[in-house]
Amino acid sequence: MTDAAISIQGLSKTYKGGKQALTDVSLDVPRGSIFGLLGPNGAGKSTLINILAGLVTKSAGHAAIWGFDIDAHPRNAKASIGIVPQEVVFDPFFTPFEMLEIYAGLYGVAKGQRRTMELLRAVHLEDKANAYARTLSGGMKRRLLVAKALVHNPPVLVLDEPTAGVDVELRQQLWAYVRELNERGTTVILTTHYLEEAEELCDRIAIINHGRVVTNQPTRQLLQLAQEKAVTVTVDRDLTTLPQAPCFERTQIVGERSLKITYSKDKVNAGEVLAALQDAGLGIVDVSTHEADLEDIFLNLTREPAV
Ligand SMILES: Nc1ncnc2c1ncn2[C@@H]1O[C@H](COP(=O)(O)OP(=O)(O)OP(=O)(O)O)[C@@H](O)[C@H]1O
Repeated sequence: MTDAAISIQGLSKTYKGGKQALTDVSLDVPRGSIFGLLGPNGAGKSTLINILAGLVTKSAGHAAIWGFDIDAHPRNAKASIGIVPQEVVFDPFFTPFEMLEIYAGLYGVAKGQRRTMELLRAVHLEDKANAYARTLSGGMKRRLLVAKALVHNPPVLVLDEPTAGVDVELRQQLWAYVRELNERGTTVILTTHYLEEAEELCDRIAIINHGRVVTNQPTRQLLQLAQEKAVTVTVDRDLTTLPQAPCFERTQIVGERSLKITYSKDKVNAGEVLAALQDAGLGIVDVSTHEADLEDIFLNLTREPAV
């Protein structure tokens, strides 16, 4: 038994019809963290979240939420997680107040323990408590979904693509609230396509692609990969072998007379890389440099074709 907020081991899912959406996924979400689950469209993020939510049945593997195995203790597992879904769907004739009360009731939260007004205040909807849901703006509806996911005070909150179609101001408000919740002890899992978003908020990032985990590491460590810089050099002769030097991290022939050399910008600079090339006997005709950013790392890690 781990003390992770969420512990997933060997999780696989094959849908009816044969689509394998997850293959042998194992990962732990540390308690108290803001954990980013990243991946391109169709990577398997929603499948993973839906298995945790009890909406999709897994084909193999184990998962536990707050220490409760989802098979052995499904009620406790469900009570430990709140999910803010991608889709905004509401009954338009309920007010935000009524909606939160109904959900609290469904989760078995006793009347005296409900925090309906507190939650509405937290998501800046107290003045809309008694308005029909259909009169709320898109942003307000999204904030109401966050409140709805929190009615049973779960230790783990999952935000599934929370900022799709959300404007900058609302996004900042949402993030401020997510940070506040996290500081008060809630573990947060955020699924997104956007590295920038994950980079800003998450202390750890896992990337999945074609249903497999391709990386899972602290954000700081992942960002270090962005320390890589590349220089593309055109030289004065045809290249038959790759030149070597200790300061080259990787070398790749990209044309008859051009080479791409990747180096770590915290160890050497472009001048030293070019000097090493000249030492190897190559005359330099042209040079261009390229800075790797997180988007490149993401592409590199997710470029593997499906198997
Ligand atoms: N009910 C289903 N039946 C069959 N295949 C499905 C079903 N749900 C999802 N899939 C397939 O499983 C794969 C993973 O889908 P999933 O929705 O988990 O990806 P995702 O990472 O959440 O994508 P997105 O970011 O677009 O929401 C996709 O190829 C998808 O088409």
